[in-house]
Amino acid sequence: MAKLSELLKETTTFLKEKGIGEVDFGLILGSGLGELADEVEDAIAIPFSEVPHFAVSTVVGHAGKLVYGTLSGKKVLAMQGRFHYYEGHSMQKVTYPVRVMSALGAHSIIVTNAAGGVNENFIPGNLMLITDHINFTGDNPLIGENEDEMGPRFPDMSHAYTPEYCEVTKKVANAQNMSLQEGVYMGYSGPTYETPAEIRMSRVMGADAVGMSTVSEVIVAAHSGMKVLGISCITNLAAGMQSSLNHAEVVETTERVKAQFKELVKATLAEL
Ligand SMILES: O=P(O)(O)O[C@@H]1C[C@H](O)[C@@H](CO)O1
Ligand code: HPA
Repeated sequence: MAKLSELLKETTTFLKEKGIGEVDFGLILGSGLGELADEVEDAIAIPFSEVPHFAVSTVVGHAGKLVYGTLSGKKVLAMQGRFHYYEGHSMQKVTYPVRVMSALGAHSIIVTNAAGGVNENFIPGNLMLITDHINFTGDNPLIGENEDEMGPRFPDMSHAYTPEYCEVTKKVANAQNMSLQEGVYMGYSGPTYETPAEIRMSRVMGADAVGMSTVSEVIVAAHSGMKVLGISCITNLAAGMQSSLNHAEVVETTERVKAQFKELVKATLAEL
């Protein structure tokens, strides 16, 4: 099997030929949240399907494009949509874009997602600053041989969600009179939504929100030495807390709060 560093060389050479230069921040835009990439200035957009060694995104609300350019004065490489483990991709494939962002020079990523609210104080439409996560997917993208030039064998996850970035985001939300919840994101594999019993367990375990992405991306970001800001859009109450769950509601809620979400990310990015 080809080494990760060799695959990355092919991908970054392709992207540089397309005009992609230095990157400061990688952005991963979750279900229904991809519109932020439409605000990138001097944009170069490339469908995932054209990028060597990228998977293809199959989920409604995920446009499946890489967008490079300037946002809030920073050079960004945004993923309009992401890959999920439940689509049948390996964790390594799901997180490959984070490796690419790092290889292009990104020192930080901003990850966003749609998530179900477990915390009883949350309501659909809330934005939640992710302060920590629980990897409940049953897998880990770092399983396998460690390429030491990519990062350490045993990465420290004590401060995976960069505390200074959390502070800046809270200050920005406050200055804009925007309500911002905070809490722990618990990542399941999906694609089933959780059962009510799993949600009761998640609450006891310390989760404030549940979702089907993000944890593997953040593990690879930590492995690569990147700083991380994570924001969830609470699109629904978790299983057992409302009558039923569906993806149409998830996308509808992101539609309703996208203006506020975009404002928070742009204003925070300007301060990072
Ligand atoms: O990509 P994210 O985590 O934003 O999307 C969530 C998880 C599933 O893909 C989908 C379920 O409705 O939304
Ligand atoms: N569970 C898992 N993933 C989700 C949810 C949920 O309730 N809502 C949006 N993504």
